[in-house]
Amino acid sequence: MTSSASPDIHQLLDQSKRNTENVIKAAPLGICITDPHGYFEMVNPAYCDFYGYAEEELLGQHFTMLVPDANRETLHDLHDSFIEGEERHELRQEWEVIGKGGKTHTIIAEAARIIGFDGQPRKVTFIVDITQRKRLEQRLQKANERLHYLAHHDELTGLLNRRAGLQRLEQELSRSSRYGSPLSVSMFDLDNFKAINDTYGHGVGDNILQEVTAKVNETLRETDIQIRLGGEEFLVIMPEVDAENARQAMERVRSAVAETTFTQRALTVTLSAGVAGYVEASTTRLLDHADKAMYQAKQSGRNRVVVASSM
Ligand SMILES: Nc1nc2c(ncn2[C@@H]2O[C@H](COP(=O)(O)OP(=O)(O)OP(=O)(O)O)[C@@H](O)[C@H]2O)c(=O)[nH]1
Repeated sequence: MTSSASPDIHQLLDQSKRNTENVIKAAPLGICITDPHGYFEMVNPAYCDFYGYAEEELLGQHFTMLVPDANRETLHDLHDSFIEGEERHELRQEWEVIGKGGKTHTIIAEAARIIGFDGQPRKVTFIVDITQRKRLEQRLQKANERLHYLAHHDELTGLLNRRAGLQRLEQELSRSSRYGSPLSVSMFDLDNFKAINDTYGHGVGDNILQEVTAKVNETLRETDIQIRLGGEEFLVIMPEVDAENARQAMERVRSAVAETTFTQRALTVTLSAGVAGYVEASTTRLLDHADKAMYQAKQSGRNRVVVASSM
């Protein structure tokens, strides 16, 4: 090995510099350098492509031109404090940004502080586009929320379904027994609903179920909870309400429903309700009492409210 055979160190340094430049140009992630005041000093092709601007449209501009109005001040301040600070790296963060033409994207940005040719600090920012991933995440989140909703609600009426409703009753019962506060439930069922379905069809029956649900909710208190147990059978949980007041509330519900006409056909429908006040911490017993009272309401002519304790 002779020194004359190896390339000159200056040549090597020059090659290394050019290689570095080429690597930055070829990098699949967007890279930019901003001066101490936040103006673009370098943008690589991936950065330009991502935002849809030509290099000359970005150089000399303030980086906040790519930031939505709402975040502009925050990011401006972050840039300044990073430049002035001691940290050499800025942690990865997710941001909303705006490309040419106003298109918004989500990026992950990570930054490093370097010292420029003039001895002043510069910020190098590396960005990765995660717009697609973000959209997918949002879609998944929506789908999960929908699944969660469907698992707990009845689709036709939007009420809590049987399973979620009974869980809620358990919670309300244990709260009642802990604080010794009253609690009542009412089970109600629409009268002769089969005849409505048979005469007007299932679709009309469905509409009536929806409209009756709305009427009942409108008549009850905000704190009362209406549940669809199944078919045309419902349950109302009335926290902090004793049996007599629950009877009065259900009497109001009964008459409101009986006096209303439903659907465009102006149909009438009545309900029979059983009311039971909380006696002991057992969901089954409470429901059993309310069910028996409802049965009695049906037996004694329908369109009425019967209280279990009065049986
Ligand atoms: N449209 C519609 N009908 C339903 C739904 N769920 C249950 N039903 C109907 O509700 C009717 C209930 O009938 P029954 O149990 O015989 O009671 P009923 O005719 O209301 O008579 P009583 O309860 O004794 O007053 C049946 O025709 C069911 O098909 C539903 O989601 N939509």
